[in-house]
Amino acid sequence: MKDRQEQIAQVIVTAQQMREIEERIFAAGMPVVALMEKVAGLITRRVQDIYPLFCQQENKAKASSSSSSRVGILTGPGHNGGDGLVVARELYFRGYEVLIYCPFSKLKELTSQHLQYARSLGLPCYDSIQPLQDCDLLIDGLFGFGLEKTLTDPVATAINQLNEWHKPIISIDLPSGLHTDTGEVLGTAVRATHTLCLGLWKQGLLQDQALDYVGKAELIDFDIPLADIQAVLGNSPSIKRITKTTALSTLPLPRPPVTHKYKEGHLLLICGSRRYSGGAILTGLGARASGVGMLSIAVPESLKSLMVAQLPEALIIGCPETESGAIAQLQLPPKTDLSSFSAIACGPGLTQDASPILQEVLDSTIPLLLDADGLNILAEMRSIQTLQKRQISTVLTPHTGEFKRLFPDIPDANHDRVKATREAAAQSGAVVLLKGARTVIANSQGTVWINPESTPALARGGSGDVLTGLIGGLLAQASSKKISVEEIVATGAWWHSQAAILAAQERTELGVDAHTLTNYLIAVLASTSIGHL
Ligand SMILES: NC(=O)C1=CN([C@@H]2O[C@H](COP(=O)(O)OP(=O)(O)OC[C@H]3O[C@@H](n4cnc5c(N)ncnc54)[C@H](O)[C@@H]3O)[C@@H](O)[C@H]2O)[C@H](O)CC1
Ligand SMILES: [K+]
Repeated sequence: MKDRQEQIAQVIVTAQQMREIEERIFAAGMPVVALMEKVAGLITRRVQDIYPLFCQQENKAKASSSSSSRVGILTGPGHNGGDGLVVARELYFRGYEVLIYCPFSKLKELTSQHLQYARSLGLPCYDSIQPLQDCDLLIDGLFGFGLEKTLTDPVATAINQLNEWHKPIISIDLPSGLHTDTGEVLGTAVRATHTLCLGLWKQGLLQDQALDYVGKAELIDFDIPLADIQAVLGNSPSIKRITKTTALSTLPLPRPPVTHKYKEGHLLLICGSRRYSGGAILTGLGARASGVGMLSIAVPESLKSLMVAQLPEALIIGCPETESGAIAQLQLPPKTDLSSFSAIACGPGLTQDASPILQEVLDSTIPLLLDADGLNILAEMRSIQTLQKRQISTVLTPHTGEFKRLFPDIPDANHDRVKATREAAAQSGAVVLLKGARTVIANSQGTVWINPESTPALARGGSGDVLTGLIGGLLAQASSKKISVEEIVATGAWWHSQAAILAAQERTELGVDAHTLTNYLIAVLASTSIGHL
């Protein structure tokens, strides 16, 4: 069971893929009506778990804040509406008071039959939303993955009205109004408290622009045969949801009983300037947390003593600096050159005055991560195509602004972040990590990973520097451990956000400064099973 659960948890589908999977199930003989009954039965049980019946005759004090007795069912014209009506019927039989809102006259056959039966049971059905205003809970069965176009009135106005009520809303499959694949709001959308995603994770639920509407998302597994999923998606789905299992499985843990510091990777960080010395420290702390065996940090000479004090275990390399206090040239210790390291991470705090060093870094023959000013200098050099010539992995970790400067011809990365990141990876030949509330990673073969959980606590200066150091350290370890670069990048993104989530739980979302975050990187691992391997 665990294995199935894990496999399902990693899959992300588009509306078209979900349709094809469901068509295989029906073609194999599963009646549509039976599947709807099964699915809606699972939804009903979850609704009762989340919002147990508040029985009027019982002592009011017993009712928890999430108890409910009067439930409003928002019913659409398709099978999402059909799901909602089956839930309506079942909640009614379990003692809930149920009201139905359905502004549509033309319904799919199955949906129409369920509405007819609900009416025969005496459930009131309204074509205006007003009568549902004093419900304790709303269940959104307006639209699921069949939504095709922008919502219009009357349903659009009704959604805007019910959103103003700030009531608990459970959305079936997707919050109605969200584009299934991009998460874009098509006119308007239900602001759900919970989203019960049916069968497989819909891509739109994992997009930044959807997050204000999705609420707490969970998957309702309705036993889709793995064979049907593989038949439609192929053996390695092109879009994967990063899970704890996949992330932990790519960490360089456990370590072999016999090893030494040079076998655990040697990372060279190139970062910092007199103006941004903090970025160098945070990047170094992120790298330290990765467990990398050896850490060298090239900074302008004037930062050397500060860095030694902050990171005594690192080899600090003081480089000649420009007037403005940026690295003027890389001056490595005698008998070493860039190929002496197992990975390079370059960029945080550099300022663009350090631009002369970038070509040398790009010409290196080891895995390279570019972030922050490393990306801005690359954008200035207009040399995305030169990355294609690199024979070894390059990782780019832009936020949206840096992305736009690097890939000016890729349309608005906020609209479809998956498509934009995939396109950037194809153009550059690099592994591209586009930071966001749902960070997206893509490789040049078109495979995409989405990090499904994060926290707004990360929206502060320095978080990105920590990520650079962490992923740089993992890259340095990965090369000797035959772990794919993109998977180690996905793991770094997952690790970074999980540390922030734990920190926010313990210190609130205001309490996760970048330095604190570096302390939670190890804490969060220690709190998982792997920490005790
Ligand atoms: N396929 C199944 O048996 C199961 C599906 N599940 C649920 O059903 C929906 C998908 O059902 P579908 O009927 O394909 O689409 P929707 O319910 O999302 O309904 C959309 C419906 O409305 C029409 N429409 C599209 N856009 C608009 C618009 N802007 N304004 C008005 N009307 C619009 C369109 O023609 C469709 O007919 C899925 O999400 C699940 O909830 C079951 O759970 C499993 C079995
Ligand atoms: K819905």
